[in-house]
Amino acid sequence: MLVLVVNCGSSSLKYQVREVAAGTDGGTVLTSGLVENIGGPQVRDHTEALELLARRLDEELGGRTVDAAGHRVVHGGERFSAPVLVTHEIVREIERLAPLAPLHNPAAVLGLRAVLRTWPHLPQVAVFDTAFHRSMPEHVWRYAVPEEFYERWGIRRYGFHGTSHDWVTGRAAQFLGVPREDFHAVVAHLGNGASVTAVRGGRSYDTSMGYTPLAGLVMGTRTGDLDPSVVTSVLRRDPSMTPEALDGLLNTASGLRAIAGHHDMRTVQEAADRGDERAELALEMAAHRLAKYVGGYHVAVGGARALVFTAGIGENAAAFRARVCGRLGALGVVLDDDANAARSRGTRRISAPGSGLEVLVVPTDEEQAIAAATAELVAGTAAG
Ligand SMILES: Nc1ncnc2c1ncn2[C@@H]1O[C@H](COP(=O)(O)OP(=O)(O)O)[C@@H](O)[C@H]1O
Ligand SMILES: CC(=O)OP(=O)(O)O
Ligand SMILES: [Mg+2]
Repeated sequence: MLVLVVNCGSSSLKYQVREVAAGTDGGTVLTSGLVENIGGPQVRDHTEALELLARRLDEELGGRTVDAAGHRVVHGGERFSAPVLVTHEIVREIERLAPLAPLHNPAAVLGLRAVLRTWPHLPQVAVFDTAFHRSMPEHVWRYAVPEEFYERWGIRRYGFHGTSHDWVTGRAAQFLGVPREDFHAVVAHLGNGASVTAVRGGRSYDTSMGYTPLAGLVMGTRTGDLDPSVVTSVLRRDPSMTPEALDGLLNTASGLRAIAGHHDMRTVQEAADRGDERAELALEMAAHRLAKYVGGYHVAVGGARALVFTAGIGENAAAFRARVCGRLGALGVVLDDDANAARSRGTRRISAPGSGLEVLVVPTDEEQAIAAATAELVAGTAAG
């Protein structure tokens, strides 16, 4: 089966076409690509990115057509705890959840609708970032707020990047030769959006994002954790400020961008290397926040075997990994500086022998995980 995987991130659209047999783990890649810097001068929005993608596929597949499409959908709310076949009703439901993931669900909806328009009979599957975190216990997913917040509005912690955290957990356990159900770890997915997950017995026990992907770590353009009084205080002080405008500021004008003036880790690191004090401050803030989470989650899982870095920053930004690990001396973490700096790809260990936690880099592959889930659901539906 040929599966087109569409991953609409906040600033990028990754796609792959994979040849997958049902029951296998995602098959092999026939073609893949990336549309970067969406929102920039070249590609204005996700609709334009998808038009570009359709043209590329015509050329790259040489006349072959895809059998199914699998989409990354960030917020599945309380309703979706596993992949689903997409209908117009499902798209509307994902759209209804858009306020909870304003950078993501609207992009996914554009992707789903564009595919429905281009290939109306193609089975489509939505795979949710929130699904992996459904294993969090209630004392972890609850907020200590009046009960009606949850009962009326579904306000609780959901967690995101689940497809990636799940995939990376499996790979890391395999790499270390630990049965997944015995594997305790802290997994840091550091991309434009970033989150860290406490993995206990191979499952998500806690994670840094919450009701929306705004919580937790200092990200490219998002605040991460914030005293909620900041929000009420700004709304009170500035009568022209609307909830929507403030939401926009916290999601797109904060994080590294607010402190360093740039949201992209490469640019921020280069500026810090040139002695830019704001860039240095931004990196210190991001590293401090992450190190605090690692310490907390090490305790939460009853002692982690490994700290795992993944996604754009986690896989590539050696200097940032070193900055974080340098703060973990209390956990006995010791990096192997050469292994950390090596420009290798693939799953690798970057801690020194005897380090308190083994530190790994595991490339994420959300596309492969989505392709596997899509093929399984579509084949199962055809058979049943
Ligand atoms: N070689 C590199 N060194 C440092 N940071 C990098 C490198 N390559 C990519 N990144 C960073 O990874 C981030 C994007 O990660 P990615 O996982 O692709 O994000 P998303 O999927 O959220 O769009 C950016 O901050 C980018 O600067
Ligand atoms: C949930 C989330 O933050 O996703 P991304 O990293 O793609 O922005
Ligand atoms: Mg991503």
